[in-house]
Amino acid sequence: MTARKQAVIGLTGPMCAGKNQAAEILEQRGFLVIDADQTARRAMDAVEKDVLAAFGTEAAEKDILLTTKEGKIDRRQLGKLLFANQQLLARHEAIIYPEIDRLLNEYIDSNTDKTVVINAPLLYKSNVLARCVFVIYIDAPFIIRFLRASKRDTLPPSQIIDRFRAQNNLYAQYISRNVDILKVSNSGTLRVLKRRLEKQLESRGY
Ligand SMILES: CC(C)(COP(=O)(O)OP(=O)(O)OC[C@H]1O[C@@H](n2cnc3c(N)ncnc32)[C@H](O)[C@@H]1O)[C@@H](O)C(=O)NCCC(=O)NCCS
Ligand SMILES: Nc1ncnc2c1ncn2[C@@H]1O[C@H](COP(=O)(O)OP(=O)(O)OP(=O)(O)O)[C@@H](O)[C@H]1O
Repeated sequence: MTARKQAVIGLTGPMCAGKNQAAEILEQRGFLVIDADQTARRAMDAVEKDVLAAFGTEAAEKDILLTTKEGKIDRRQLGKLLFANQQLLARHEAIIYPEIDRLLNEYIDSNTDKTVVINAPLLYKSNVLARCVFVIYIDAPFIIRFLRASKRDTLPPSQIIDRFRAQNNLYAQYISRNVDILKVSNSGTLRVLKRRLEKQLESRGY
C-alpha cells in the first residue's frame, strides 16, 4: 500500500486515452478507484423514465428506438442520438448529473479512511471535482485513441468521431477551473504509462 494520505484524487482525460489502464495501476498501488461510467449506469436506472420522456420526440423524428425488447433504455441508441447533437446531450446531462453527483459523493463519504480515485472522463461537470486534491489527466493523440476505440468498441467510425467531438477542449475545462493537473501521456507501452504515472504521484508525495 503506497497511498498514505486520506484524499480524493481525480482521474480524467478523453475517450480511450487510457484512464482504465491507469486506474488498474492505481488499484495495484492500493488506491480505491470508482468508475464514473459505471456510476452513470446506476444513475440511469434512477432517471430512466425522465430520460425516455425527454427524448421521445427527437428519437421518433430520427427513427431511433430508445428501448430494448425488454423495455430498458438502449444506451447505444440513446448515445447515437445524443452525441450527434450537443443540445440534446446537455439536456440529458441536466437530468442525470444530480444523481451521478449524489452517488459519487455518497461513495466518497462512505470511504473516508481511504484515498479514493474518481475515474471520470467528464469530471469537470461534477461537483466532486471540488473535492479533488489534484487531477491526473491521461492523454494520447487523436489517432491513437481512434485506433484504440475502433479495436475496443463495436461502434461505427462516425459515432466514435461524434463521441470524440463531444469532448472537444476537455483539457481547457480543467485549466479554466484552476485545478492542480498532473498530465500523463499514454502514447507508448503500458510499462511507460506506469512509470510516468508513478513519477507524477511521487511529485505529490504518493
Ligand atoms: C449517452 C450514454 C447513455 C451512452 O451510453 P454508452 O453505454 O453508449 O456509453 P458509456 O456510458 O459507456 O460512455 C462511453 C464513453 O463516452 C463518453 N461520454 C459519456 N458521456 C459523455 C458526455 N456527456 N459527454 C462527452 N462524452 C461522454 C466517455 O468517454 C465515456 O467513457 C451515456 O454515456 C450517458 O448517460 N452519458 C451521460 C453521463 C456522463 O456524462 N457520463 C460520464 C461520467 S463522468
Ligand atoms: N499504452 C497502451 N498500450 C496498448 N493499449 C492500450 C494502452 N492504453 C490503453 N490501451 C487500450 O486502449 C483501450 C482504451 O483504454 P482505456 O479503456 O484504459 O481508456 P479510457 O480512457 O478509460 O476509455 P473510456 O473513456 O472510453 O472509458 C483499451 O482497450 C486498452 O486496453
